[in-house]
Amino acid sequence: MYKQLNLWENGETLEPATVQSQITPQNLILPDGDLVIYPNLFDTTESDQLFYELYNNTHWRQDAIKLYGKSIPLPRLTAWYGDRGTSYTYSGIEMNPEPWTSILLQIKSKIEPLSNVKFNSVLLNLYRDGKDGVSWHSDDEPELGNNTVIGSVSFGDTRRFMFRHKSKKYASQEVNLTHGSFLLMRGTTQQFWQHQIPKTSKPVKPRINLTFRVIITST
Ligand SMILES: O=C(O)CCC(=O)C(=O)O
Ligand SMILES: [Fe+2]
Repeated sequence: MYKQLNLWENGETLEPATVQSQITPQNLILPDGDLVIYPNLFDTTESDQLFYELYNNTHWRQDAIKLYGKSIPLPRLTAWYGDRGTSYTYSGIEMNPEPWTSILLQIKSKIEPLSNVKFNSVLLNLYRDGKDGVSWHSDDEPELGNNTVIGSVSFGDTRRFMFRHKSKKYASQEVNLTHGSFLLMRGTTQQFWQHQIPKTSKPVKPRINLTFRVIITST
């Protein structure tokens, strides 16, 4: 039902040729959306190292949502880091960020020049195997404001990232998010589109995803 993306066009870059393959963006032409992907922003060696560090040193937590009075564990582990004062309510769970670590700041500094924003928080997800996933949603919580920018970095096994337009059903698409990839979602993407990482019965190894966000703070 979902076709693999084939609508990429190469973007332009001003970087030296040596690093060009890593930072050449592929823009996705989508109605009412603005998605850009850098398939290999982090090379394999760097990605292996970052995966290992994040897997072992993140304060992963098992959160649960309340549904009809029952507590249901999320099918993934999560963690929240960021500037002080950027608390965030996610699926009814209030998250208070832990302070930035050097590794998170290292990743953040690599994606910020490509994103044209300063991110002040990051939500990490650990998909332990194919039974973990995230169901259809938009990242449109009020703390993010309109036209929010979300910078999504992936390490570990490849998973399918699917997105569907809220009313233009024919426009559904999907892309594989690979080890070391960077996906930038901006403009009206969250207003008009939903996304998910489906569970899979295929054997998959763990995957870590980091969604860097700009939380609007009152101070
Ligand atoms: O794991 C991913 O690529 C997506 C995660 C996500 O959509 C979220 O945390 O809001
Ligand atoms: Fe999301």
